[in-house]
Amino acid sequence: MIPKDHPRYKSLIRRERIADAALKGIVAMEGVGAHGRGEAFDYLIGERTTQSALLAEKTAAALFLNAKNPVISVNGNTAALAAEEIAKLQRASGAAVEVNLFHRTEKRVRMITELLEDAGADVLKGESERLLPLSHDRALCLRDGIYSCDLILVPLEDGDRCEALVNMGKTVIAIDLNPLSRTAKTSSLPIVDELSRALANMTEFCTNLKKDEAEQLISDYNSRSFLESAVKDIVENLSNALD
Ligand SMILES: Nc1ncnc2c1ncn2[C@@H]1O[C@H](COP(=O)(O)OP(=O)(O)OP(=O)(O)O)[C@@H](O)[C@H]1O
Ligand SMILES: CC(C)(COP(=O)(O)O)[C@@H](O)C(=O)O
Ligand code: BAL
Repeated sequence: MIPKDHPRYKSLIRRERIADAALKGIVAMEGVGAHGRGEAFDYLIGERTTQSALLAEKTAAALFLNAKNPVISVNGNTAALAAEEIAKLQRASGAAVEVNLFHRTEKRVRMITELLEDAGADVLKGESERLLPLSHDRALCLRDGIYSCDLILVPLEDGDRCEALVNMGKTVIAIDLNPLSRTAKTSSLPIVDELSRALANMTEFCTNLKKDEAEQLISDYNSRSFLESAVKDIVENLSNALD
């Protein structure tokens, strides 16, 4: 039982969700480690959405609304932490949702699909094919889903797949607390923020963004500037950390 007045309540609740989901097999054991890595970076950026990340989330919403076939790719950690937020973003953006896993088993795909549907998401189903040029199971996807989309959101992504999707000409939006990861560096638009915060902000922007502002955001954005701002925020936080 985590008391609501605990100073790290939100972080502890997320950790409990990951632990519970790992025990059920929804989160891969390796995903527990990835979660810890994310938490460390959240500490470094101050456990808040920075101004730069908020602009990236607004830009991501503009790209979603401008896309013809947007897809939200969901792995075990994302489902465990943010199934409801994924469902809300789907409703606000009109995107399809597809499960895509690094440590893939058909049982995990079924459990994660069920978790997302229970949260109100409409999840693509069908016969996955090895359609991406990758040597691991993230290559497996749906022909009418990830394979044919023009824009894909990849929270907590694998850098190999991110690079392959970009090379296929897709707009790849990453959510990754580590601005130094391969995913953050190779994505079309890196959102350096915590998953649940980022999804909630994107949903809000998808709902309220005006067309002319969306067009301006799409024409102005520069992916590297978001990484530079994230690193600058981390350096600033570290230099004041012991004050
Ligand atoms: N809740 C979260 N919100 C945002 N990012 C997260 C969260 N949990 C973990 N991450 C980040 O997700 C990434 C996914 O984990 P993974 O093990 O694939 O990292 P990686 O192998 O370093 O990434 P890459 O393959 O891009 O180099 C990590 O960079 C981690 O910091
Ligand atoms: C470890 C993890 C972040 C989660 O594993 P899974 O749910 O099997 O995709 C994985 O996606 C990765 O790319 O590193
Ligand atoms: N992203 C999958 C394995 C790793 O790069 O950590």
